[in-house]
This record gives sequence, C-alpha cells and structure tokens, in this order.
Amino acid sequence: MASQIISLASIATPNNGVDLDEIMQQKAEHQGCGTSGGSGKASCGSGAGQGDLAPEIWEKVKNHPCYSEEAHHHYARMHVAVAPACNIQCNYCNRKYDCANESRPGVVSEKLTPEQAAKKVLAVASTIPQMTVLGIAGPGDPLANPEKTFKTFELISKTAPDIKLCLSTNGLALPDHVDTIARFNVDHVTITINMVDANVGAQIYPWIFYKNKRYKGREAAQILTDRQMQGLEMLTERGILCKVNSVMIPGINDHHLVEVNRAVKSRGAFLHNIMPLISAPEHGTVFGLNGQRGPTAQELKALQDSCEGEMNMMRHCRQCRADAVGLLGEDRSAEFTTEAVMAMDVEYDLESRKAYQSLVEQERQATADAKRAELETLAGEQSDVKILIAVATKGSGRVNEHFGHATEFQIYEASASGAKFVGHRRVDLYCQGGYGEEEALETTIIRAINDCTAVFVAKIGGCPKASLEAAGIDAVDRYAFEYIEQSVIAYYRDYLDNIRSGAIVHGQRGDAEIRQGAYIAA
Ligand SMILES: C[S@@+](CC[C@H](N)C(=O)[O-])C[C@H]1O[C@@H](n2cnc3c(N)ncnc32)[C@H](O)[C@@H]1O
Ligand code: SF4
Ligand code: SF4
Repeated sequence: MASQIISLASIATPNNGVDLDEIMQQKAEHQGCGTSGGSGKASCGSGAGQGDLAPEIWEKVKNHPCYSEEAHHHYARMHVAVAPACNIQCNYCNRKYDCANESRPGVVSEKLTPEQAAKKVLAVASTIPQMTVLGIAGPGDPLANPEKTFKTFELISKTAPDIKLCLSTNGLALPDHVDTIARFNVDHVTITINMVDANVGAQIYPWIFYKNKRYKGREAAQILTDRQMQGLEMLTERGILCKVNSVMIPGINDHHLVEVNRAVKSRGAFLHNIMPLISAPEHGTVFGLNGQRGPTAQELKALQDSCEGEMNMMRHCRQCRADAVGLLGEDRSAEFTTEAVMAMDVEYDLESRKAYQSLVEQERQATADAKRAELETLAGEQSDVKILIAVATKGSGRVNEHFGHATEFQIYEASASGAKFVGHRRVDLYCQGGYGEEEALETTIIRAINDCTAVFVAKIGGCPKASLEAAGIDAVDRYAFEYIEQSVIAYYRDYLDNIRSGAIVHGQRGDAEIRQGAYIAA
C-alpha cells in the first residue's frame, strides 16, 4: 500500500507547517530505502472530495478547512482578534485578552487594530502558503464591533484577494449587516444558534443588549432567536454559505438541538457544527462555577449521528482560540506576535502561493485515489462490525506523528462501508494534573482513546506501547507516514480476517460497543 509522494523542492516555503519534503524524507527513512522523489498523480477531472456538490459550492468550500473535513488535513486558517466587545452574555463564555496558555474560544494573547491584523494576515499568508481562510471570531462578537471588522476585511481584500473571508456571530446584529457582508464578498458566515425556544434560551443567556436596551430572561431569548432566524434567511437568500454552531449543553439543550437542526436546515444552512460545552470552574463562567458538565464524546457523537441526514454535520471543529493560526489542531499563533509581525519584511507572492497550493491539490488527489483503491478491497463485505481507530497526525492526511508528541488524536470509525472521520480527542482536555510525567501522560491518553481498538502512530516507545496493549488498545506503527484513511481500511480488513480465522475475538480489544461511556469528556 505504498503511497504517492510529491516533491515540493522547487518551491521555497519556510515554516509552512505541512512540509511534504519532510514527510518524504521521514517515510524514506522509516522504510529504510533511499528513494526520495517521484511525482504524485495529477488531479484529474473532479476534485477529491467534491462528491455531489454543485461546482459553485465546491469552489467555495474545497479549500476551506472548516467547511470541508477533507480540506482540513491540507489547508490552514487564521483568526484575527479585532472584535473585543459583545452584545449578549452566554453562560459559558468568559473572554480573556492576554492569555497565552488556554486553548478555547474567546481567549487571545493580544487584541489587534485592523491595520495590525492586515499586516499579520500578510505575514502568515507568506509563511504558510496553504493558509486560505481569514476568520473574525471575537474574542467578542464581530458584529458588535462592525467598524473594526469591516475595516479589517477591506484592508485584506485589497492586499490578499485570494484569501476567503469568514465571520462568526451570535446573530443578534446580523440582519443589520447582511448587505455589508455581501458587499465585502464574505461568503462564509457562522451563526451560533443554541435554541429556537425562548424557555431553553433563558437558561443559556442571562441578558442581551439590543437597540440601546438590556433585555433579560425569555424576552431576551425570544428577540435573539427571531434575529438569528431572520439573519440566516437573509444570508442564504443571497447565496452566502452559512454554518451553524450549536453548543451542546447536557440537560439544557441536548435533546432540543434536533429541533434546532431542523429549523436551520429548512432555512438553508449548509453545515451544522454541534460542539461540546467546554466548562471548568477555573474559566470563571456561570456554567463552570455551577458545575454544568459538558457531554461525553459518545453523547456528542450520538447527537451528531441523529442529526446527520440531508445536512452536513461538522465533526472536526477544534473550538479554536480567537487568534488561532495554522492547520486545525495545531496552533502557531505564538510565532506571529504583533512584535514579530511588525518586524517582518513581508512580500505577498500570489504566484508562489498558487504554485504551492496546486502541489497540495496533487497530494490531496493522491490521498483520495489511494483511499478509493483500498475501499475496493471491501467490495461485497457484509460485516456489521464497527471499530474506532485513533490516529496521531500533524496534517496532510497521513499517520505522521510520534505517539509521545501528539496533542490530539483524530478518531475514525471503520466499518464495511469504509473509513469515516468522527471526531478528535484533545489530550489536554483529559489531563488532570501531572502532565509531563511519562506515566501520567500515558494514563491521560489512554483515558482519551479508551473506546478505540487501535491507535496509529508514526513511532512509539516500548513502554507506552505495553501500557496501551495492557489497556486493550493495539498500538500500530506499521502505517507510519501512510495515508490515514487507506490505512484504516487496510487495518479493518485485517481485523475482519483475524476474527474469521479465530486469531482475535471481536470485543476483546477496546471496541466501541464494549467501552461505550467508559470515558468522560472534560
Ligand atoms: C467566542 S465565540 C465568538 C463569536 C461569536 N461571539 C459567537 O458567539 O458566535 C466563537 C464560538 O465559540 C463558542 N464558545 C464560546 N465559549 C464556549 C464554551 N465554553 N464551550 C463551547 N463553545 C464555546 C461560541 O458559542 C461560538 O460558537
Ligand atoms: S456571543 Fe460569543 S463572545 Fe459573546 S458571550 Fe456568547 S460566546 Fe462569548
Ligand atoms: S472554531 Fe471550528 S469552525 Fe472555527 S476555525 Fe476553528 S475549527 Fe473552524
């Protein structure tokens, strides 16, 4: 199952995050062979992952790491923190403006002016050529800070016209700004919609500030939901792609989100992103302090599964900081402080960005081709066995991270229909002190992935491997630097063969049915 490797040697892209030449080198070393070249298959016909999307929609989502699960392995995004104020209060939100070490929505290291933000975007785009999307997601609400938000878009659309513009809003002010959003060619808008019933909303929002007046309770929630629905309809009428974020809050809106899903689907939303509540006492939020828990990974997956019909569900959201930079799941914001950016001599080279991205497309096509070929080996397979597999990766759709360096694991469900991305587990959310000591780290990771049958890694030491095996998790390094989905399918096929030969008993290892509910999300 050797995979195609593409040479990017002709394009100098320092620090671009996904260094395909490095992958090539690592793979050659791992296989103990001297080859390091070979060109990937060229993209032919429809793009990898296009499925049955209309061409104009595909054009909008194909390089967007949030709107396309497949693109998120290859393309990066960045947020600029130009919008500090907010016009509502959510019981789960506490914004921090000078915080380097927390990774959750609403925190940033520093607030930026639109001019600083525009320079930062150029600096990041020149350093990370696969950065295709600029989002404004706070730390407050972009539309509660409209001058700063639209000034930032104006500056960027002039200097970096190939970058897609996004914003994320609670929706209260949205109807007032839809025309401006359309004028700036912002073709991706996220609205956070946690309820369509004011009784539910009153438990989530203590107040809103609307037309110079503060509203509370049911009245506040009713105004908010009316404005959200109106804004969503206005955007979709204009052909602007809308993603809806919903925070799953067990006991408050978990069952209700099925109704929210129906309401937003019927108003033309493109994607629904049901995210787990992040809630800890040290965040100082109402929910953090009153002990409101977030959902388990299994509860989240069950709700996402139940909403998955005609509407796409996003399962790869990383609940990023409002100043995140890089591939989803990595954060390179510390490299781009205002001080560092202002000292950078930036040259925006559109042509070399395009050249780099066309090679990324070749790698992406090769990934899709490899998956398709492997899938054919399951043709006619009737088994109803399903297993979860955790994967250590740092991007490019490959198994290319060392077990000990992984800060998150991507989770795939393997079944007779193939490999399906179903989520990720951030190791820090499972850390309860002692992080850094090897034993504690292993325990933390095992808690995070203990419903998985196997974990795929580029490399793993003997001790952690033994600990994983003792916990019933197969530690697998034989797919090092191979494509993830192709490897998941290959493993699954061997797994079925082993069941049939009697070499293993399904359920002996950590399969999802046996371990359901065994681990609790933070
Ligand atoms: C920080 S907000 C900024 C954009 C805008 N104000 C909004 O709420 O949509 C970005 C996203 O993070 C989510 N968020 C904030 N705090 C959260 C938490 N504690 N748990 C889960 N999601 C959270 C919000 O619901 C929203 O979808
Ligand atoms: S609307 Fe967004 S920024 Fe405002 S309180 Fe809620 S989550 Fe925080
Ligand atoms: S928070 Fe989710 S939707 Fe927003 S940039 Fe991060 S991954 Fe994408």
